[in-house]
Amino acid sequence: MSRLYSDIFTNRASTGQASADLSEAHPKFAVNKVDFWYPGKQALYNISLTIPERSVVAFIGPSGCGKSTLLRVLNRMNDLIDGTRHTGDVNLDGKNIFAPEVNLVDLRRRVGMVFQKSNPFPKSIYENVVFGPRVAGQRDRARLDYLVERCLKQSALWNEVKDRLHTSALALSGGQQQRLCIARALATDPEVLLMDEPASALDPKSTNAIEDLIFELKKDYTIVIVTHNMQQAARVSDVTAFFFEGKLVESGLTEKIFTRPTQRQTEDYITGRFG
Ligand SMILES: Nc1ncnc2c1ncn2[C@@H]1O[C@H](COP(=O)(O)OP(=O)(O)OP(=O)(O)O)[C@@H](O)[C@H]1O
Repeated sequence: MSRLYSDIFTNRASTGQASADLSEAHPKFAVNKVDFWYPGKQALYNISLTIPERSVVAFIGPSGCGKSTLLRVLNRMNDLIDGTRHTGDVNLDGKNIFAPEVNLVDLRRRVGMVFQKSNPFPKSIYENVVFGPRVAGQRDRARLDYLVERCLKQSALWNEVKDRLHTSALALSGGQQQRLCIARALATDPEVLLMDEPASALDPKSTNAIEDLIFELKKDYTIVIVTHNMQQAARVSDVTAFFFEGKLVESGLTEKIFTRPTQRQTEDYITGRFG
């Protein structure tokens, strides 16, 4: 089994992209004994997991195992669905995100989200990037210009679009639209980026660009990515968490999970024997 992924880890080591030592890392998120229910259906069972600051954590597992649900717990997006409930705690920088005093707008500013299907607004590239800051009341043109340049550079899109900032975002390619959505998410100065299969609708070249970008972004941000692509999880993440039927089967450093998992279910999944 190790041969399937060992090339990826050898390559990461030789290009300086091996997983960071996270033993001393600050726990950005600490998920503690979380159960979660949709109306009439329990989707998560007793999940405990730490997400180290400035790392990339991959959630993997077969369809319906609860990956996206847990992702949406982290910025309370599930609150938008009627009749959901949970038990357990989720701490962000040591503070419970379910505490009554938590401001949801602020939580979602700190914990931004990028979706599977890129969803730019039918506006110009510029207006897409400044959307969040404008809603938050930012009117200073020079500040908005600065944000557009900074975020498009961070999302590795600047060179491709700098001469057409005021043209429609919908004219961009799928891969460019996804990088624009990342730029839009960065414009509100988040601390964490949640990415739900951000490259699953993209061709290999655009997927590559997103993976390189994730690697760059983790220098400044904490990233949680849901992916069905095992090789992608092995390429980009530091920590991998494997879920099955709403339970966390195993989590740990990505290289260990992919080369020496402790659970049979994990091994079966990453070697393609099920799922
Ligand atoms: N809005 C919802 N209402 C009711 N049940 C839901 C809702 N969203 C998800 N579920 C159920 O919760 C369980 C977990 O779904 P979730 O989307 O978190 O899984 P997933 O691992 O992300 O799946 P996939 O890989 O297919 O995206 C599934 O059984 C799903 O049917």
